[in-house]
Amino acid sequence: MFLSSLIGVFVFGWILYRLTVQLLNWFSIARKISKFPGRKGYPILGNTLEFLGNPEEIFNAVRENVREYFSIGTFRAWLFVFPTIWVHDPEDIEKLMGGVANNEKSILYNTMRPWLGNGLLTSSGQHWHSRRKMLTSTFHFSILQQFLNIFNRESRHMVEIIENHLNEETNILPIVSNFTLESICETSMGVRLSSMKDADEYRNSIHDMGYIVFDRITRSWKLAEYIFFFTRDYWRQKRIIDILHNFSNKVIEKRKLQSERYFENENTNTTIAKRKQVALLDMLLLAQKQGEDIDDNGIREEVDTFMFEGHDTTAVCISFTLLLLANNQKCQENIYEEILSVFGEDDRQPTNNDLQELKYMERCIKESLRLYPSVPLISRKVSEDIPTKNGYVIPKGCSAIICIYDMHRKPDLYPEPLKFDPDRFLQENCLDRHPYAYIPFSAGPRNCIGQKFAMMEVKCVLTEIFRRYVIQPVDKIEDISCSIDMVIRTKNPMRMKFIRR
Ligand code: HEM
Repeated sequence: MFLSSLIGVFVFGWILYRLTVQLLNWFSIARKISKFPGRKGYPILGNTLEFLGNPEEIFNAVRENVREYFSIGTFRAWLFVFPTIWVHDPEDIEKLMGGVANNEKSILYNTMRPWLGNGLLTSSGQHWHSRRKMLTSTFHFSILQQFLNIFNRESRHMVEIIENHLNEETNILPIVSNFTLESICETSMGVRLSSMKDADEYRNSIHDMGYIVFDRITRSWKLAEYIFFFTRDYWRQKRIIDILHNFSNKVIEKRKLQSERYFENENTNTTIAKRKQVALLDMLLLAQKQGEDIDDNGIREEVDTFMFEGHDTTAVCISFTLLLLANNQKCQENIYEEILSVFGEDDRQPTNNDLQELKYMERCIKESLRLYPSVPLISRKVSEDIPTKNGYVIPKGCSAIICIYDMHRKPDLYPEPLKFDPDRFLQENCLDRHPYAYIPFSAGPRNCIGQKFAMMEVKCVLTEIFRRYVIQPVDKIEDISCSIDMVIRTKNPMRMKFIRR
């Protein structure tokens, strides 16, 4: 009896101690971030109400906030009780992301953990480091080379769909999204989504999960797990995640059985290389077989992470590039000329060497990602005090939000920022630019592991489109209103007309 009371007192005391430490820490951060400029918030809710509304209103609210503090480079906002500093100056961003010190993701990424677990996007510390090392080899050039067949086949399939919409107003995003989802599913898991009977349920669940994640970030009281637990979305999320995990588990099990046969040979590397169609999943299974620190759960986390990071990001990049080129006929013609110079009249599918030569096209993609970076905001947990260029100190313990979209439109970094000008990315024009002034794929050690993959995929699809069609605009680019969920979007459908050359 005495012993159990003693344990009870000890446990209670320990909890009280932890709560006090956390509270004192919170007050200390609150005091420090109050020195930053920022709009006045409400008690407890902070600035949350400013970021409520439909996705277009939220997008605009963020813009208004950032513009107000453009010249300072940073400002503070309270998302419910969570302190955040928003950063849009390349020097400050470099301090944040240049090394490994702040490579832990902020509380906003907790919303993705139920689905992605401790996958590459959401993990931190040593776990992230060893996974990153392992996964970097799965994105090796020779593996990407194999994916080219898939990109080429799916690009051809996509233009067959466009053929059914010639000369009419076409909303491009759903067509492109299908293309990128098919491509990422086959390259990461080795299966054709369209051939699976539960494909629609899986596709819809990815979409629904994105909605819940975004909703939790904007209604930031739902970031607190103990509040989210009492919402309807918590239970909805549980059902969605069951569907997503069951799908990946099923595919992984099937692939594992097939792979056993390939692994029988001692020299598994050679066997993998000889395999007709390699998937990122095969590389992870091989790593597991070779004793790397990854179990079945870890493999699923990474496959889910590729599915999440690798389809919407690329789909909006392709769609915005088409929209911008529809509005810039001269650039479109330059791309066509370049395609002719590489392929002539030949309709053959691009090789990697061909893609390397499409340098003007690459500049157009880069300029499109400057104006419409697929991921307009990213975030980090700050692990050490960071002095900013303008004399403030971002305190350890708060979340930093990196405003990629707004930085890419700063006139001091990009004169006439709204003008679509691919030549900004000519080598000679990049020399004087700060290395952190252009970061559509993030930057530093935690940059996007899939950027070469993405560039290859985008170039394949643009080649197939522009060698066949001229794209005419339906809406002027200046009339397009953006909105946001997990990626940047447009308020209205992204309409354009495809005319056969
Ligand atoms: C145009 C296409 C893409 C863009 C603009 C893009 C952008 C980004 C950005 C901004 C990040 C940093 C995210 C953060 O810190 O929160 C990121 C990370 C990541 N991306 Fe991409 N991405 C693209 C395509 C892809 C593709 C195709 C894949 C996979 C095949 C991929 C896989 C990843 C992964 C796994 C991470 C996490 C890396 C880490 O934390 O170590 N991305 N991407």
